[in-house]
Amino acid sequence: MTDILKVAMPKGRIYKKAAALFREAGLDIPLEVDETRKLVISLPELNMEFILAKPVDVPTYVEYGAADIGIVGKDVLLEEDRDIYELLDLGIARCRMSVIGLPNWQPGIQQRVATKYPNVASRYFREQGQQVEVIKLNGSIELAPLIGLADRIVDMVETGQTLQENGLVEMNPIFEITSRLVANRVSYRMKNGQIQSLCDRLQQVIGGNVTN
Ligand SMILES: Nc1ncnc2c1ncn2[C@@H]1O[C@H](COP(=O)(O)OP(=O)(O)OP(=O)(O)O)[C@@H](O)[C@H]1O
Ligand SMILES: O=P(O)(O)OC[C@H]1O[C@H](OP(=O)(O)OP(=O)(O)O)[C@H](O)[C@@H]1O
Repeated sequence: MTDILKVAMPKGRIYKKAAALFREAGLDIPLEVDETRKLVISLPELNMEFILAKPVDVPTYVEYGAADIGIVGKDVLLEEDRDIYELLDLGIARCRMSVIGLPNWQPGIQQRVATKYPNVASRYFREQGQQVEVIKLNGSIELAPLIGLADRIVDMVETGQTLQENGLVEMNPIFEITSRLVANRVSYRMKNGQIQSLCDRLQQVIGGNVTN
């Protein structure tokens, strides 16, 4: 009898895409969880337990071993810098992290950048040799340049609709984002058979499934 494999799943926009992938790989997990307040889904027939976490917290659960593996956006991994293994690019929830501003933006003496990703933004501007003050926000980032909190923002662009509706322009794409399968370092050794077999099944599905 093998141990239960605990999987941290991000609630919200990634969940459904990740669940669809698991189902294609033959693991019959629920496709929708929006209706439920239940945070742990046990699937004894698969020897698995799914934990529904806030996306940004997934690496924390995995690093501490509360979950053996998890699914999380590359944006969160780059921001959080946790001591975990990145096993697989799942190719889902594709978007990009970009520098965004008003169309008439000119570099001023004091430059401010608002973002949900202060570590990523600070690193990027340091590498560019630009001195900026980074301001952390938790959502509606596009508001910042519109109302004069910041000159520019670093945020996610997917369809471009948010930028368009707020009269903003994408100035510099920084990197492409997709969701990744990550693992706790100890679990990866202790539950290697289970994790590897899941990776193989997912790999077979994403082999022929490149878009989100
Ligand atoms: N348009 C998008 N905007 C932001 N993130 C996106 C987008 N498309 C895909 N993603 C990916 O989805 C992940 C989760 O998105 P987000 O942080 O907005 O959480 P959420 O699904 O809205 O849930 P919550 O608001 O509870 O944190 C991001 O970390 C990113 O990898
Ligand atoms: O290019 P688009 O398709 O318009 O997607 C990009 C938008 O989606 C995200 O916001 P989210 O919906 O997570 O809301 P938030 O403002 O709470 O971060 C992101 O922060 C952008 O604002």
